[in-house]
Amino acid sequence: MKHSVCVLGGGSFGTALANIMAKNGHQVSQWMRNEEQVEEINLTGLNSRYLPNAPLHRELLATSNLEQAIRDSDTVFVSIPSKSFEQVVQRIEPLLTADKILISTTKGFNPNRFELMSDVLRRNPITQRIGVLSGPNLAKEIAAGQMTGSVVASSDDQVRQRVIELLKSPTFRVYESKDSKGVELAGALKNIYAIVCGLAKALNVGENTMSMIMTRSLAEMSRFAVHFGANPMTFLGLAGMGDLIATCTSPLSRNYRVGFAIGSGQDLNEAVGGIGEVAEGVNTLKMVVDEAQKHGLYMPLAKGLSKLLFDNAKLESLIGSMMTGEQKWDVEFATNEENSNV
Ligand SMILES: NC(=O)C1=CN([C@@H]2O[C@H](COP(=O)(O)OP(=O)(O)OC[C@H]3O[C@@H](n4cnc5c(N)ncnc54)[C@H](O)[C@@H]3O)[C@@H](O)[C@H]2O)C=CC1
Ligand SMILES: O=C(CO)COP(=O)(O)O
Repeated sequence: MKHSVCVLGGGSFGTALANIMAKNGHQVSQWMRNEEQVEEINLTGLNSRYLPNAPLHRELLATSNLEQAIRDSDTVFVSIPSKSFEQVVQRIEPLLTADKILISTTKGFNPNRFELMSDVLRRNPITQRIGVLSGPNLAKEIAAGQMTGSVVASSDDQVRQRVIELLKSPTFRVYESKDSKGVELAGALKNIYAIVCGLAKALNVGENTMSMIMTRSLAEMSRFAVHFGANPMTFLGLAGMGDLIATCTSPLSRNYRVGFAIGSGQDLNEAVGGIGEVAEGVNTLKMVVDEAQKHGLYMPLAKGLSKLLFDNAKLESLIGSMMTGEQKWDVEFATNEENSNV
């Protein structure tokens, strides 16, 4: 069945997803603020600022008419950075109907209060057909046709099936999860550790250290997420380990590049300014460290990075806090019996 879809956001990920769905034969409107960008995409089939090397499907329609894009769609993907997510969702609320499906692809927290993007979506009184999409999904690689796996999480089977129907292609495979909390938290939290890994890479640490940092990152992520209701097993999947590997090892990751720039001597403003795209990990770091403090959650890597970025602490404090913090179980979600034997 062919669907009418709206993608909110003219950035790299929104464009990559819109292009897959247009290639799959669905009617796709990609809404963006910038009129010149709309004109460029419709006239040239290119989004030169975000995906300059990805010719877009000729049926992909860019538009700045939000009302029309939402009204004509049965499915809405929100690919707006977390800092603006709430304000955009408030604009579309009067345009929603009970049958519409809403999918967040945004990996971050609402900067206005500690909540995830799906929480923002759930506040609308019209439709609760809501899902989240996450996983190792570097937009430029998707646009280049690299084989990619993603995970759609929703308690609603029809929502999961709709996303699979829209996005499944020879190079884009969509897996399912019912653990929305875990999938969404994994996607947001991994950006913190992408900054840590970019920073470590700039310091030429070896593969042993990188592997230790990534493994302990997964431990911190899942410790935080389980406290807020996630299934720890989710972190063994695409949204957890998968996205952590992709984002912590690739210069295509904006968060990794922020970390690398800082490790190369730039301050935070220079590093973020030099990227020219969103780096969700900076806001996520602030909010997660605050919440971890409130709830007594042990997150030495996140705390050390926060001191480095926001309190001018020395780099050694970050590596040091990981190496000298209180010794923790290697895997802490085994049963007590298994732990006692480890
Ligand atoms: N780029 C990637 O590889 C992936 C990104 N994501 C997530 O997708 C979300 C969107 O990221 P990208 O598309 O990569 O960001 P981007 O930085 O490439 O583009 C952001 C887009 O949002 C638009 N925007 C910002 N504020 C707006 C507002 N108030 N109203 C309307 N439009 C606004 C910008 O104009 C821009 O077109 C982020 O949360 C990111 O973590 C998820 C998976 C992969
Ligand atoms: O989430 C992403 C890949 O899965 C993109 O990561 P960055 O936002 O760090 O570029």
